[in-house]
Amino acid sequence: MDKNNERECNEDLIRERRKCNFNIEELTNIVDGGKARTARRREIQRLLINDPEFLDEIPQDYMSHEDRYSNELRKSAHLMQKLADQESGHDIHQDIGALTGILKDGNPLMVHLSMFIPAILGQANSEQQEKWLGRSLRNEIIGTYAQTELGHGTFVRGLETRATYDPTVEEFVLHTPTITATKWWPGGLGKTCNYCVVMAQLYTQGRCYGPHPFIVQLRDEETHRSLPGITLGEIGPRLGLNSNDNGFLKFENHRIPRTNMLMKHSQVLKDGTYVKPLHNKLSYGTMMLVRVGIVGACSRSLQYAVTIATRYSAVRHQSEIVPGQPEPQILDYQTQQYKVIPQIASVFALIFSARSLSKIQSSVTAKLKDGNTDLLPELHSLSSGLKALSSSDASWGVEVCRLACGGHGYLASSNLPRTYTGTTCAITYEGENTVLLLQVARYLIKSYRSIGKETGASSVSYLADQTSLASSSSSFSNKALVQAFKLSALSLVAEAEARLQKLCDMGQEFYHAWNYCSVLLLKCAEAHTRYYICEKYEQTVDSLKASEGVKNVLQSLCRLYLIYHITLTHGDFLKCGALTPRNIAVLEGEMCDLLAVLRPQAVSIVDAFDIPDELLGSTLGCWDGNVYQRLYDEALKSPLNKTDVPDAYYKYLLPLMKSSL
Ligand SMILES: CCCCCCCCCC/C=C\CCCCCCCC(=O)SCCNC(=O)CCNC(=O)[C@H](O)C(C)(C)COP(=O)(O)OP(=O)(O)OC[C@H]1O[C@@H](n2cnc3c(N)ncnc32)[C@H](O)[C@@H]1OP(=O)(O)O
Ligand SMILES: Cc1cc2nc3c(=O)[nH]c(=O)nc-3n(C[C@H](O)[C@H](O)[C@H](O)COP(=O)(O)OP(=O)(O)OC[C@H]3O[C@@H](n4cnc5c(N)ncnc54)[C@H](O)[C@@H]3O)c2cc1C
Repeated sequence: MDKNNERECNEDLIRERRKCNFNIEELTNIVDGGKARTARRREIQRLLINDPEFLDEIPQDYMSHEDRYSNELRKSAHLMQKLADQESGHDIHQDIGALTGILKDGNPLMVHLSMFIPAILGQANSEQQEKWLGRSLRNEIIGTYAQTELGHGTFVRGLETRATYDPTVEEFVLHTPTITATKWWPGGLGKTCNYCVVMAQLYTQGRCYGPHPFIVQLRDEETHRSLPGITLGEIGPRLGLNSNDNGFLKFENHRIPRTNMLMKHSQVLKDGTYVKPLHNKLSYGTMMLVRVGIVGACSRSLQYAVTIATRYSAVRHQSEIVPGQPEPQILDYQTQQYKVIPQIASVFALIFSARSLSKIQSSVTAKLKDGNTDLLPELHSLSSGLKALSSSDASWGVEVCRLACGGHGYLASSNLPRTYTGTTCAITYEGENTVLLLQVARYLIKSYRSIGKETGASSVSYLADQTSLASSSSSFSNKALVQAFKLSALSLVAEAEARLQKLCDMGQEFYHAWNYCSVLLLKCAEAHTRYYICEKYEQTVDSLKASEGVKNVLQSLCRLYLIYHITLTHGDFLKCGALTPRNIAVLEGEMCDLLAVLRPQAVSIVDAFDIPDELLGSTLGCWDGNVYQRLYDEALKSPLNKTDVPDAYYKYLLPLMKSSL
């Protein structure tokens, strides 16, 4: 699509784009993280879009389960080949975002890229990396991360798969003792992978040392047949991501060499002696790494959904505002703006928090290299909280965008249903959100109770600022609103801690008291993480070196985000005195003003996300706004339209209709 050719474009969209009062390319660079990144992303996307191998012969929704898998595997393999052919030697993980949309319903190689390789990097010692890293990066071996079992996903300590060390032959014996110990869910495990990292309970010298990672060959490298002692398969259709061949796996006393235990952090020596790690949760490192990546992935899903909903809302006309006047664009309804524009604001909140989290992760990783694990709990808490809020915000945001598109949003060809199923899975995988938020709460209560002790953990340092509990501000600057978030989080933590203490004082065991307070604890964790997101949003926009136009747009989006979230949880702000009922009413009024200010810029802001039509894959969201023709053309692709009268008519309907004669 030639974006300079207005003749092919819907007139509403032309008018919307003429209202733009900021530099779109500059905003695109901010979204990508710099000019060079924009250029790189575009180069990759061009490479993919111009390659006919990525086209589907028929829409995936009309394919069988096997054909879907086979078709996506074909494209995934081609994608890996293509990226490997690139001479720049770039880090593929830096560019993972550029690939969004090229594969339509899950990528059978995704867990190889996002977990198997990172597990080798993070858990294997140098000799082991020498053996497996190069081969996995060159895709000579394809792996997955097999942790979850039928009986346990959340409670990693409850895993039942055993790895028992046999010092006589220096081997581990992997065994699945019960049906509930069957590995269940790993992406690509069913049919694609020939290797995997298995999390199993380590037994040596008669003692259990808890879950540890082991690398295991699953299939013969020549025939791809599963090895003796290993039972493998696919778990069946899911809500979405149906090309991912999520699998099951059982071991029958399957032996692997001692050196297949990933030994960067803990070891089992030849005689069976266990050498413990610097920190006993280092074996959970792969999960933490991926949680960080998920925050960025969620922002991308939301960019897709909000691009579709905004463009469609500009093209679609319905009903009337002024009686008797022409039907307005639905984007002119304030309620429609309230659906769509806060989701645009949310995209930037997620982008900026993802970047901040990534920086923290790099510095914690650097410290870990020097044997310093002090900030691991801080990273665990932040990555858990942000993974949880980003996945639930993005999933809800995508669903709101679908609802904003009315009936057409329910059509597969809008690409909103698939965007939703591809996002909501992140609420569950890589640590179910409630469970992760309770981990954040645990950290908050612990930090609150150790006020005064210097831990170096900056995300919770505000908990020591008890004076702010007494002072509510009457100013409404963005900074003041962020302070209100801080006050609300602090006050919820103080309340939860007091409630826990009271129950314990009354004789309850701490863990019962914890369960009894867990709804409140969940709120604490959400409020704390929301405060973190708001603070990063405000600071990033405030310190941004940008043109006035771009800065104004981002300031308005940031303010909208702050006010929107205050109004969603206003009870918490009132309860702690951070804001008065009058303040809330004023802010609600201002939110509507902001919607009106941002409305004329909405199409241009989503244009700045710069998602090519071929990747957006939506009849409703295309750049030219030619929605109705596209909907009609897509409908014609239904196999039911191949004949006027389907066979099923003769088989079932005709007998029914004639049976009463
Ligand atoms: C160069 C390569 C870069 C590549 C990057 C790629 C990124 C790309 C992103 C792409 C995006 C999307 C693709 C994603 C595809 C993913 C598919 C899905 C894969 C999976 O789902 S894998 C399975 C995931 N499973 C889980 O997450 C299980 C969740 N459960 C847990 O994590 C744990 O069981 C727990 C809930 C944390 C509890 O653990 P445990 O019972 O052992 O601990 P306690 O509650 O008793 O707490 C004890 C103590 O330990 C602290 N702690 C717990 N975890 C950690 C940790 N990870 N780090 C540090 N500390 C931890 C806890 O806070 C307690 O501390 P305290 O005693 O209070 O001081
Ligand atoms: C699409 C998809 C892909 C996946 N890919 C992989 C993969 O590649 N590798 C892999 O190993 N796994 C994978 N998984 C599994 C995933 O990691 C688990 O499903 C997830 O960790 C949740 O665990 P669970 O299913 O046991 O849920 P459960 O823990 O049984 O959760 C059920 C309910 O119980 C609640 N609950 C559980 N424990 C607590 C608690 N302590 N406190 C309060 N409430 C609690 C939860 O909040 C939830 O409401 C995948 C899952 C999905 C959906």
